Amino acid sequence: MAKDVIIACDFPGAKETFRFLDLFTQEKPFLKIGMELFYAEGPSIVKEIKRRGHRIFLDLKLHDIPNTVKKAMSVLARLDVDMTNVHAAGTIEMMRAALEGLTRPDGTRPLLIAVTQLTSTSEERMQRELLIQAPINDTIVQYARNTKEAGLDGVVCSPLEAGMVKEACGTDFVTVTPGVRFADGAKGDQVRVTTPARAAEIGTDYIVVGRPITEAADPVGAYRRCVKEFMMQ
Ligand SMILES: O=C(O)c1cc(=O)[nH]c(=O)n1[C@@H]1O[C@H](COP(=O)(O)O)[C@@H](O)[C@H]1O
Repeated sequence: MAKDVIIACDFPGAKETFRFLDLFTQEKPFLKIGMELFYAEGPSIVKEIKRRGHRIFLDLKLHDIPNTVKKAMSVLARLDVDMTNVHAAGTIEMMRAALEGLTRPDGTRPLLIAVTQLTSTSEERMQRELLIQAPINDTIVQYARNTKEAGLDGVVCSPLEAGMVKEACGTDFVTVTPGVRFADGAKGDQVRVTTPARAAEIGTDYIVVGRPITEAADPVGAYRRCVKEFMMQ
């Protein structure tokens, strides 16, 4: 399984994105395009970033009735990204529909992963606001099992949960993990966080890092620090 750092390109538009990407003269980082950038620029931003030679995780977190998700995924399949996602809370039936929609006529498709519990969700809020009374880790493992049963490739969770997900679903089951902060960094709206080095020790496949890189005074230096901490473990 590939192990890599994915930069979350949470920018308002193409101009800011390319100003950021132009800083990287030596590396071609794996990039995540999320809702903000995709809603601002549409499919053209995916094509342009792909043309520059980056691998792309298109993070649109689909969550709707199975038929709608299937049709939307068949449109996203044409963008030829490397990875995309849905919410596991949409149920096994919805995830199966997503997989069907994403699979091209020749049988190929991007990696498809499912968000378990957002890394900004605390156990306390989940129980009090969403009335889910189970411990949050049990819900993450259950969502991961559902994701596997639906035939997807893996899940999004915090690196803190990657070990238990692998134990439940196997080492080949991919874990893509945001909620990463340097030991001396601000958490912001994230709740379930850890450092790149600890994420590597726990055994996650990919870490997703946004603001600690994009808002750093030296973004390339911050990216290299992440790669060093995560890949050198
Ligand atoms: O699916 C995601 O990528 C995602 C899931 C999740 O549970 N938590 C989470 O933070 N993300 C995304 O990962 C990125 C994290 O960014 P930073 O908090 O700036 O490092 C954001 O683009 C989020 O949309």
